[in-house]
Amino acid sequence: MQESREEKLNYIMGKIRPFNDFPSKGVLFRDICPLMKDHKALCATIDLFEEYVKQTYPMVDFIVGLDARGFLFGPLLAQRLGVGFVLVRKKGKLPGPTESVSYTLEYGQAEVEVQADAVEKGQRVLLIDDLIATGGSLHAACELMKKCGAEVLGCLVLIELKGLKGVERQGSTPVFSLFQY
Ligand SMILES: O=P(O)(O)OC[C@H]1O[C@H](OP(=O)(O)OP(=O)(O)O)[C@H](O)[C@@H]1O
Ligand SMILES: Nc1ncnc2[nH]cnc12
Ligand SMILES: [Mg+2]
Repeated sequence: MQESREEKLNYIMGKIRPFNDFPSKGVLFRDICPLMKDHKALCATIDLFEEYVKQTYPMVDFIVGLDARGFLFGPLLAQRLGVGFVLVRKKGKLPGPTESVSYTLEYGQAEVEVQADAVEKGQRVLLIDDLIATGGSLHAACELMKKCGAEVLGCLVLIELKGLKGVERQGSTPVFSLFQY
């Protein structure tokens, strides 16, 4: 029997495990490893993203995933949608000409990179990651895609940490999340 959206959400939620004080004191880490390990939860997760994207963005050209945990969901979703997958990587991992954007972390700087020929001007992309916290990573990746000439339709995440206001940081770019904590 086909499960409802609510049933899928409840099942997936049971596979997200909280860890206190990881990776540093005061952080409540949302661990998705049990979800990845469970075939039913993984399928349900991709089902829910697929359903949303087919209804909302049938014109999407590429799914763009963020290194590293965005790579867990992005290619599975892209395959379901019948589109390609583009990798946004942490600095220094991609060969050939690249474009990059640097951004500020709580302590220090970080940089994300994409291959310069990854997208063509005007191509429509959706970004995907496991989680949005402060929104710094997704914001930098969106800026990177715009720098390459892509049209950013929106962002997809499994988890939104509402208290950190990461969605507000994305300005007018819509962010779709399956769970909000
Ligand atoms: O909204 P933000 O404050 O930018 O935080 C969210 C990001 O932090 C984590 O990535 P991280 O780079 O820590 O680890 P990963 O390499 O395992 O994805 C998470 O996977 C998101 O990408
Ligand atoms: N609380 C959290 N849990 C899992 N991944 C994260 N990335 C940033 N904050 C996180
Ligand atoms: Mg990440």
